Amino acid sequence: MTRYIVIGAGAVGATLAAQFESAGIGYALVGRGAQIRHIVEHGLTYQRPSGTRQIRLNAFDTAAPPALAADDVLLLTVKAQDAAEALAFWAWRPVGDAPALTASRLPLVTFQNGLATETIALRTFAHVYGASLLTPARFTETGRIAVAGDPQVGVVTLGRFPRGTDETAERIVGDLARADYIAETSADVRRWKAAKLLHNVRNVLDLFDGPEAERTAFGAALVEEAKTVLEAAGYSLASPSERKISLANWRKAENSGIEGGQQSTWQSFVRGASSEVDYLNGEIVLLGRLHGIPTPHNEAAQIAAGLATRKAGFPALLSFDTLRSLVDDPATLRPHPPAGD
Ligand SMILES: NC(=O)C1=CN([C@@H]2O[C@H](COP(=O)(O)OP(=O)(O)OC[C@H]3O[C@@H](n4cnc5c(N)ncnc54)[C@H](OP(=O)(O)O)[C@@H]3O)[C@@H](O)[C@H]2O)C=CC1
Ligand SMILES: CC(C)(CO)C(=O)C(=O)O
Repeated sequence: MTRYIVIGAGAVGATLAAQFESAGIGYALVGRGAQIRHIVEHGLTYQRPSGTRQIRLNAFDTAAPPALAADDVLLLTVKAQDAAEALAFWAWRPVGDAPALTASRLPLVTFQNGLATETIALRTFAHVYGASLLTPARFTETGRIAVAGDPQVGVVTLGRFPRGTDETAERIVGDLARADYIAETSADVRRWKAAKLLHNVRNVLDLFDGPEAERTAFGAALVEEAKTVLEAAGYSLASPSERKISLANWRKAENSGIEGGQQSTWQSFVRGASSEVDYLNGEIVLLGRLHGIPTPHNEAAQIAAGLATRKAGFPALLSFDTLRSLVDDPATLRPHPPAGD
């Protein structure tokens, strides 16, 4: 029987573990630091629109991980900036008693926002499945996760990377559905990940305070640049109308532990954890540089967020003026020559 090894005990990983626990699906949650120590000792405080429960989870500290078995599937739920380190930790761990079987031969599912993790994973893992995940999940307090997806936890689109689907993908999607996710396979998951990035380039705006009109205009500029470079890079973006499953009855519940403006990027800043912005807006900047397309708004957002990570704590939202002055500063942001020039 499949057992899911969930790597990372934050908003996405602890939620998966709690859902597997409730659905009777085999899993082991492997995390680090104060969060996993708390979960091991006290369980997880798990807030859903239907109520808050204290759940005991099958949890392990990365310092003493569970032994792997041939039927295991790895679910990577660390942030993109932590993926390389986590993958290196797991790739060459032995599986069962087989002399040459290592974790790198087990299926690995990458839940990260952005486009970078799958390529990093494919260097060591032979069977990489990309997952595009929509879920309003919040982790800002040790030992507590709130998930506002209602009635299901979230929406997962999953397929082999770089393309295709297979029985393993179907099996994982089936288990996710049993665990109360709306889940479907896609033979071209990169298109879903690229389309989701159009949303996630706006996550950074949760760090800034300013007039709504300014936020809307800046957000539109971030998305426009993202569309331009993704198309230049050859991505055709998936459209919601391509879904095989309906999201008509799925929503983010009100008053369920997550306010507007508290998406995953904001959560990391509030926790004082490292920032994923280099893999969201930074992905757009990278593609712009590769294809000779200026991306001043994404670059400004990346710089402002990068500077904020250097300060201790995140006591207050940043000012939009910082962003505007960075966009207008020709010394910081110069158009890049087309690739090959
Ligand atoms: N939160 C959300 O609502 C959504 C998030 N996503 C995406 O899902 C991914 C995961 O995000 P999210 O769950 O919010 O992130 P979190 O920061 O909440 O959780 C990640 C956890 O992984 C831990 N971690 C980091 N490296 C390792 C490692 N090597 N071994 C074990 N644990 C490790 C982190 O520890 P530490 O505390 O020390 O940093 C943290 O506890 C991101 O790419 C995000 O963009 C997608 C959709 C929604
Ligand atoms: C789905 C969404 C937008 C949830 O807030 C997300 O991807 C994030 O928080 O990064």
